[in-house]
Parts: sequence; structure tokens; C-alpha cells
Amino acid sequence: MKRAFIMVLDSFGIGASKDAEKFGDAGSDTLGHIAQACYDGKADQGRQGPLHLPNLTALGLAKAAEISTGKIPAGMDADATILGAYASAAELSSGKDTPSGHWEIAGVPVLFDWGYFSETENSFPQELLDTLVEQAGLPGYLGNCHSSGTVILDKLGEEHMRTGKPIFYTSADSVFQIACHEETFGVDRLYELCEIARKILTEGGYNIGRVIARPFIGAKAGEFVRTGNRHDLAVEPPSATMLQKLVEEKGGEVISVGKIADIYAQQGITRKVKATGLDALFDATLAEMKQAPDNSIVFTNFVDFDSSWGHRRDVAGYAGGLELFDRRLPELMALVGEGDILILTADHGCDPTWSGTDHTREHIPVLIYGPQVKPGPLGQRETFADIGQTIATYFGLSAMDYGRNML
Ligand SMILES: O=P(O)(O)O[C@H]1O[C@H](CO)[C@@H](O)[C@H]1O
Ligand SMILES: [Mn+2]
Ligand SMILES: [Mn+2]
Repeated sequence: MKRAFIMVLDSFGIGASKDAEKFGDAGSDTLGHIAQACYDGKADQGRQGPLHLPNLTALGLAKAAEISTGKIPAGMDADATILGAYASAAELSSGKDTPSGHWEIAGVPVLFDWGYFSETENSFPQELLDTLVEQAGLPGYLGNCHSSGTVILDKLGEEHMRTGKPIFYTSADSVFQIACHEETFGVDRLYELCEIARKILTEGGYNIGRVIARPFIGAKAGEFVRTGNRHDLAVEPPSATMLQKLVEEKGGEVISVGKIADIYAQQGITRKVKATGLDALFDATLAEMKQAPDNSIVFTNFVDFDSSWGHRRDVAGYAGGLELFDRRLPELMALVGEGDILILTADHGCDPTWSGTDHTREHIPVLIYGPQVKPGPLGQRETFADIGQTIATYFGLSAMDYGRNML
């Protein structure tokens, strides 16, 4: 049997890339700075001491970080027995956002520039707002600015509940985000509103990567929490990804766990399973791996590293999440059969010690494991698309336009 299991630890960068300066991210290092904080005893909330990732280290994580930055992250074992093939990879895409990172992983880098709403206040064009208010029959809107998605709920959540006006906000990413209360506004109504926004943005040529529904619950400021009903409406990748090729050329199956299907705008996905939280995503992944047929990919996005800890600049939370992932990793490795490969990777950085709340332009780890994979270094890769090309080669698909086979 040939199956590939791809696990994206969303935002798990391993050190600034050469072009990080252009993004204001020179010196950022998601893993390195988390490890350093843990080592210095500055991340002891809900966990303790140096970052403890023995299983990821055995797959080559610390060594991949060394390829990226020239040093082993603080407190990690430089002499562990290595069971995996490991690399560091740079991003070719022009942005450091989630779709760019994921599409590039699947062999399709984003070489064009996305549209951005770069003004931090009054971020959205008036014409766009007016059209949206009219087409969706809204009483108005709130926000219209850059913000962290949790901060803005504390600021505007109560007014939203009172007035029924949705909260529109954006960030350094190419996104139009809409936060609405699940009970007072309704999730279905929020999804409909997002569909309308998606259509207006696409037809208006704004070139915006995603409209994101951000439903939340809670009675008042300080108590609002976002739910697992987040929904991303992405544009379609510009050309066929290796996922689409597996389905089209081999009649294969691609099983999405978490937000993968949304990120690829459902293209090349044959089945999707949703789950909320690291443990639930892990459980769903294991369940899908157990029943995945020949010529299939199980593809999971572990979003909490990014949304719960990276953007929230929560170092101890991020460290605890990594340690939880690491503790459960043997369950996943045990399901990797004779012809299978497991790839652990990321889509960009989100250094929780960095200023602001945005992503950071970083290298990603590429850790490959399987009975037929020779453990050892695979060097510094020029593009995440090396993952896509490796998988295309592994399944015997037609070659991708970008990337080089690593195995
Ligand atoms: O602060 P929140 O809403 O989590 O926003 C984050 O999530 C969005 C999509 O990745 C980006 O806008 C990013 O800044
Ligand atoms: Mn991401
Ligand atoms: Mn993010």
C-alpha cells in the first residue's frame, strides 16, 4: 500500500528565511525562541522546564532547526538517534500566509501578489462596504480595521450583540474576516454573509485570498470565545496541486482533517472531517489513517499552534501544545505501514515572542518518516514545493512545475 500522511503544524517555523528582512521578520524563530524561553524558565505556565520533544527530535526536528539557523534550539538533544529524513525549507511564494504556504507544499507556489487591506484604520474601501451592506441587508458594520481577532471581540462584541452589526476586520494577511455572535446573529446567517462577501471580493477584482467566518459565543466582554465553527472561503489554487493530480491521475483519495479542505477551496479533496482542538484533530487523524486505502493522502492541519498560541503570542501555550503533540506522535507513527510515508511540516512561522500578532517569514521543518525512508539530512530546500514534488514522485504522478524530489 502507498499512502502519504501529511501533518501541518500551522505556523511552526524554525528560523527566519533569507528574505525575512523584507517582511520585518529578520531574527524571528518560532521554535528557537520558544525553546529559549522554556530553557530560561520563562514558559512555566501549565507546563514546566526545557522544551521536551523527544519524538520530534528523533524525527530530526532539532537538526532541521540547525540547518536553518546554525544552532540546535536551547535544551534540545543534539545527539538523539535519528529515525527520520529531515530538512529545512524556504518559501518561494510572495506571501507568508496560510494558503500560500499550503499550496506551495502541494507543489503550487503563489508567485503573484495577493491584494491586501493595508490601512490599519478604515481598512476597507467604502464601495466594498456599501455593496456588502446593501446586498446582505445589514444594519451597518463595526470594526473596519486591523486587529487581533480576540482583542476585537472584547472591544466590539457587546455592541455587535446590541445592534446586529457584523464586525469586519483584517490583518497583514490577505483576508476579510467577519466576526458574529452564534446566538444573536446566527452561524448560518454569518456563513451566508461570508458567501456574499466572497462573491463581491472575487468579482470586484480585489484579489483577496480568504473571507473567514469567525463565530463566537459568550455573554459579555472578557467572556467571548471563538468556536470551532470558523469557516474559510479561499479562492482556488492557480494550477493543479499534487492533491488534484492524485485524484485525477490515479483515482486516489485525499482525506482532509481540519481546515485543509477550506484552504484548498475543496479542490482535490475527496472527503473531509472536521474537529476542534489539538487532541480532537489528532484523534480524527488516527481514525482516518486506520482506514485510508491505497493511493491516498490523509492531510491534517493543526490550527491551534497558529490561532490559539502563535497569534496570541502565548509562548507557554505553544510549548505545551508542542509537547502534547510530541507525546501523541508515537500513536501516529505506529500506523505508518510498509509502503507509507509520514511528513510533518508547517506553512509559515508565527513566533510568539515577536512584536505584533502576525505571521513571521520563516523556514519550515520537513520531517519524513517511513519504513522505506532513509534517515538523515536532506539539507536546506529552496521551496516548500519540494514536498509536493516528493509526493508526486512517490505516487508516480506527472511532475509538478516546481520543487525537487527529496527521496
Ligand atoms: O487574530 P486572528 O483573528 O486569529 O487572525 C489570524 O487569523 C487570520 C487567518 O490566518 C489572520 O488574519 C490572522 O491574523
Ligand atoms: Mn497558517
Ligand atoms: Mn495565522
